[in-house]
Amino acid sequence: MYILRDPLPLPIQVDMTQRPSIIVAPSLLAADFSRLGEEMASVSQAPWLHLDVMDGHFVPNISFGPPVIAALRAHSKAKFDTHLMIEPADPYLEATAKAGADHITIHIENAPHIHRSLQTIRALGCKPGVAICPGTPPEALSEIMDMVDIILVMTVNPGFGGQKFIESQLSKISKIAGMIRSSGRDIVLGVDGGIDPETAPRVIKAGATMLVAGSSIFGKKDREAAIRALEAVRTEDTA
Ligand SMILES: O=C(CO)[C@H](O)[C@H](O)COP(=O)(O)O
Repeated sequence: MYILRDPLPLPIQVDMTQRPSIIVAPSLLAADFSRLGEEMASVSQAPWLHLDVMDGHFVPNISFGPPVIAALRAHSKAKFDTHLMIEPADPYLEATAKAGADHITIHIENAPHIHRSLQTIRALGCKPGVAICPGTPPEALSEIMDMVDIILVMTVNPGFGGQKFIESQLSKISKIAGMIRSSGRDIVLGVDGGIDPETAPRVIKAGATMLVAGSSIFGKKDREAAIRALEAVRTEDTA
């Protein structure tokens, strides 16, 4: 026989009018590569650091890979939010995890066995994420909603920093936010590309909860202020 010693916990009251706090992830792609350590330190207040791995094949640019991530790992407390824009990605999942990634995001467009790839990422001890390019419909995500912790909507065509935000992605963000609500899962909805204090209120209003920002942070002298400005975005400013 069980004796109930403590009162039953009351259901947690969630204020649905309050928006979730916004995670800002500075993208190191926009940093000065000749001073990566100092550049990373200049954004140390941000909880996540976005690391773009590019191969010159899946995307038309080459950036850095696991050796650079490993070199940076000991100098930052931020969650390393790794975005693999490489094809194939599977052979590099283990090296990316071992280099110190906390999250590994792969692309839905180049993962023929994405179910297995996401399982592998979780088995490696990382949070699995999926990125979706501007030309891919949101429905492509429907079969993996139970497997991902992060969805990253590309609001530019991946490959380069400093591009113009693609407006048509706003409705996709809203649709994916709805899919996340229906899933009942705690999935971070990130946006990546052309995010600045002008576009941020609109993506947040559409449902984004994480902002990857390169140029609008590293392009500023005062990075702390640039991060604060994004964190403090008010969606009413979109009216
Ligand atoms: O993934 C990326 C490009 O493929 C970058 O993270 C993204 O473009 C951020 O740069 P910016 O804020 O300058 O647009």
